Amino acid sequence: MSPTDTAHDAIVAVRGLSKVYKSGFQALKGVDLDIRRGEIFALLGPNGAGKTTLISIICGIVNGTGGSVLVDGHDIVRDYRPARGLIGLVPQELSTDAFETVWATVNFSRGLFGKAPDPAYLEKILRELSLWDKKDSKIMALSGGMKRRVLIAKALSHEPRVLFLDEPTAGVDVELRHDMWEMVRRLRESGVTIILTTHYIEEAEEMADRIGVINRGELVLVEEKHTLMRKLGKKQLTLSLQAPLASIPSELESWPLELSQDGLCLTYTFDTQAEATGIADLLKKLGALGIDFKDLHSSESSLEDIFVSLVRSRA
Ligand SMILES: Nc1ncnc2c1ncn2[C@@H]1O[C@H](COP(=O)(O)OP(=O)(O)OP(=O)(O)O)[C@@H](O)[C@H]1O
Repeated sequence: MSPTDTAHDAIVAVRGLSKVYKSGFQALKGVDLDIRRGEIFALLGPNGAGKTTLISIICGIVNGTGGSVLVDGHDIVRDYRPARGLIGLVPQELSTDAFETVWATVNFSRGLFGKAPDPAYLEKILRELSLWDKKDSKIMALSGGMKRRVLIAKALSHEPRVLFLDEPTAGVDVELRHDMWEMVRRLRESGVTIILTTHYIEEAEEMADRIGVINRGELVLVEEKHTLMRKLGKKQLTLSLQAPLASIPSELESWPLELSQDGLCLTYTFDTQAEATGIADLLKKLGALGIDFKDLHSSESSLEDIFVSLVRSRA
C-alpha cells in the first residue's frame, strides 16, 4: 500500500503531533498515527503517558503545539466545525447538569452540533443503551453505571462517525463492562470507527483490531493485535523434576533456562515465532544427563506481559 492509499484509508490522520503544556512539560513528542475507517483501535499506556492529551487534541479540547490532525480530510484547527461534527467523545467524567433529565441532556448535546432534533434517533440510542426507561430521570438520581451510559448517549447524539472512549470501563462492574463491549461492537458494525484508551489489557485483548502503545509522549508501537501477540509473545515450558537440582548443569548453559529456588522446576522460555523451538533437543539432552521430570506444562505470554516488557524496556 502506498502512503497515499494509507492516508486515504485513514479516517483520522495525526502527523508530527506535539504538546508542550504551559508548565513546560512535553506531553506528546511528534506522534504520527493513522486510524483506519471502521476499526476498533485501543491506545494503551501507563498513567501520564499522554493518552488523554492525544485524544483531547484530536477532539479540539486542547490545542496542540505542533503537527496536524485531519479527521476525514478536515483539519481540526482550520476546519474545526466539520471535523468536530464527525467526532463523539466519551470523557472519563460526567460534567452534565445533575438536575437535568436524561432526555433533555442528550437532546441538548445534539443541538450543540447544530443538528435538527430527531426524537426517533435519540429514542433508538437510549433504547440501545438500556436508558429508555430512565429518559425522564434526573441525572443525579442515576447509578454510576447509568451515568456512564448517559455519557455515551451524549457522545452519540449528533451521529458521529468516530467515537473516542477515554477509559470507558474504569470503575464499572464486570456486567456493565461486558454490556459496554457489546455496545461498542454493535456501533462498529454500524460503521462507526472506535478509538478507546484503557488501562485494562483484557479490554484491548478482547476488543481491539489494532493496538497502539504510548509511553512518555511517544507512540512506541502500532500493530494489529494478532500480529503483536504473535510477534512479541513468548512461550514457556516448565518441567517439574523428579529430584531437585542444585544448579543448572554446565552442559545446559547455552539454553535460556531458569531453575526455581527449590531446584524442582526448570523453565525454558522461547519465541513463539521461532521456526524450531528447540524443545525436542532440550528433552533429549535432559534425558542424556539423567534428569527426569514428572510433569511438564507450557504457557503463553498475555498481552499484559508484552505491554509491561515494552514499557519497561523503554523506561
Ligand atoms: N494542563 C496540564 N498542564 C501541565 N501538565 C499536564 C496537563 N495535563 C496533563 N499534563 C501532564 O501531561 C502528561 C500526560 O497526561 P495525560 O493525561 O495525557 O496522560 P494519560 O496517558 O491520559 O494518563 P492517565 O492514564 O493517568 O489518564 C502527564 O504527565 C500530566 O501530568
